[in-house]
Amino acid sequence: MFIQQIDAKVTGVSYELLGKGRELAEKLNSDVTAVLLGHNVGGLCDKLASFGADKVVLVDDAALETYTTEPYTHAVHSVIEKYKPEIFLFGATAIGRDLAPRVSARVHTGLTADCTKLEIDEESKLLRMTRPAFGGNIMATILCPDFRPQMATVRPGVMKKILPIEGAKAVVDEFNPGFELNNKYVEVVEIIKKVSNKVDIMDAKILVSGGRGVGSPENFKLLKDLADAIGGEVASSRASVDAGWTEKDIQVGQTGKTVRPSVYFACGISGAIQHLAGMEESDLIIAINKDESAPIFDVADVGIVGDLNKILPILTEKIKTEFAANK
Ligand SMILES: Cc1cc2nc3c(=O)[nH]c(=O)nc-3n(C[C@H](O)[C@H](O)[C@H](O)COP(=O)(O)OP(=O)(O)OC[C@H]3O[C@@H](n4cnc5c(N)ncnc54)[C@H](O)[C@@H]3O)c2cc1C
Repeated sequence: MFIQQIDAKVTGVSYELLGKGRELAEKLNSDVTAVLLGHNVGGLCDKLASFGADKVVLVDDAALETYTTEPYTHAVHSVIEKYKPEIFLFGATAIGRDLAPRVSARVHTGLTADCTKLEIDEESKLLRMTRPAFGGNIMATILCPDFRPQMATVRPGVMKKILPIEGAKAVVDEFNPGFELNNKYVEVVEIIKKVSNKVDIMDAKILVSGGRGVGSPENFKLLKDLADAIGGEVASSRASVDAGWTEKDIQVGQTGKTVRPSVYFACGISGAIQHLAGMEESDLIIAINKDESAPIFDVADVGIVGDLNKILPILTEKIKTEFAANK
């Protein structure tokens, strides 16, 4: 699988792919190979082993210092030509979504994009690649029987990483595909980093998420107060994003982020299938909705029927009082 690193920091979804890779490899009696591209990134290999890689194919070259499509495509294509994997996975990140289709076209195989489930078919041993289709109303399972590798991009946050194996050491295979001028005809002149002090909702342990029922952007303060009191972050449904009340980077769901926090408060969210796709794996779901037949209650562990404008301030005060009493 392709290991995405930026500034020598491995992107979370790559660890998730390794975890899934372990499970698939065990079913196939095979090994998990991490393909790590970059410059001066060899120090990451043991960490990849600790998250499940049996072997790391390392392509270390100045041409791979920052991501550009052509040298990365050339490198991954060359690795596939040499090692001939049965299965090759990418994270469905901006980079994975750019890279995977090019690689699949070059090696002449299929690509199933944005998978939410991967499993081995017991009989045929083919990879069953499942992804939402037709606006998320059905789940489509796709097979690639005739071409190799079977290739997929996987949504971040969906697969589980394994608990790190202490002291794991990687078997590293350094590979040089050779870079020619026309492999790198794009030059990166400058990188401007977006600086944000916000926590990514995918990393938050507690999320207080709001939907159209919150009613206005100002009313999101009720959610922020609860999040601050409990040490969580604010998230939202797509309806809130579309209304311009919240930013796209906190949208949960099929076209937003997949989250798996310990606690997920769904406030004024109806529970559309596309929203559930992004949060139903949360450990504890607490729903507040004034409509007792809202579908969110079908997945909620705790349901509160009522007006969030009344319930949220009471809940926040109660939590503050409890925390203060237990200090
Ligand atoms: C291809 C596609 C992709 C999509 N991707 C996403 C996605 O990634 N994420 C996503 O969220 N949606 C997504 N959607 C949209 C999704 O189908 C729903 O339209 C959306 O999730 C609805 O958002 P909501 O629950 O906030 O709003 P609504 O469905 O309008 O629900 C609002 C809820 O608030 C309740 N309410 C109202 N007032 C109060 C109050 N005062 N107190 C308590 N409760 C109250 C209502 O009873 C209602 O249940 C997608 C749709 C499509 C077609």
